[in-house]
Amino acid sequence: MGDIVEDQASFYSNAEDYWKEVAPTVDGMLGGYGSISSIDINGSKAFLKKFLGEGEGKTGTGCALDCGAGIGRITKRLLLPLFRTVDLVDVTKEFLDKARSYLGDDGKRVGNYFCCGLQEFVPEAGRYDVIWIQWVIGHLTDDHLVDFLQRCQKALRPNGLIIIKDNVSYEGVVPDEVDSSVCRDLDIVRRLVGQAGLRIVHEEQQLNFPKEIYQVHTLALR
Ligand SMILES: C[S@@+](CC[C@H](N)C(=O)[O-])C[C@H]1O[C@@H](n2cnc3c(N)ncnc32)[C@H](O)[C@@H]1O
Repeated sequence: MGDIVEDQASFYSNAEDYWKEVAPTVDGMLGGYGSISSIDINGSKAFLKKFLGEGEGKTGTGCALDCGAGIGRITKRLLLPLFRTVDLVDVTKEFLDKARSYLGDDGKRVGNYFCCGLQEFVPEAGRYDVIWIQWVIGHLTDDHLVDFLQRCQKALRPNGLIIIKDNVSYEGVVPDEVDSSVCRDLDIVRRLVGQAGLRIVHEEQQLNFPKEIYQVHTLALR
């Protein structure tokens, strides 16, 4: 990531410019792979349900945060059905504007729409049962990712969980010049999570995605 850190300002501004031009649709959120959204959501639901509930050590269902939420694809089909309140944060204002209509009636249970880059965002301490971070960590530098994860940890309620679901490369850091992001391998992601002082409590690979795309892994952290 050396070169990127040297030109951090354009790493972020190029990404912002890229996303501003993307259609505020499910297909836009998924780079043309809108058709995999249901498989993704169903996999996430099964993953998350392992942790939610009433008993000792279970994660509560009061409030979730959707990070890099876009138009709220995940909020609509995964988080609002499971949590009483959901907050969204994204750097692209146009997507959050779209979310207000896209989420429909259940959108009334959205607490906050935060228009902010995750590199600057400070989630409220002790507010969230689950912080969901999907397909966005590649837009943060290593240092910013570690710092953000540390702020997320402070923002958890007791038994809360941070979930990272993202593409992983076969080896090393693969830059994407088009959307100004990087794809890291799983060992690098695990190392950054460790640097943030977080423990991986569960990890799975998302199955049944098209063969030509990156492998997608889900990590539960606390
Ligand atoms: C691939 S889309 C994924 C959207 C959503 N997580 C989903 O899975 O449907 C990436 C999202 O990250 C947002 N994004 C890009 N850079 C960001 C940053 N630095 N901080 C917050 N959001 C960012 C984009 O605006 C876009 O909505």
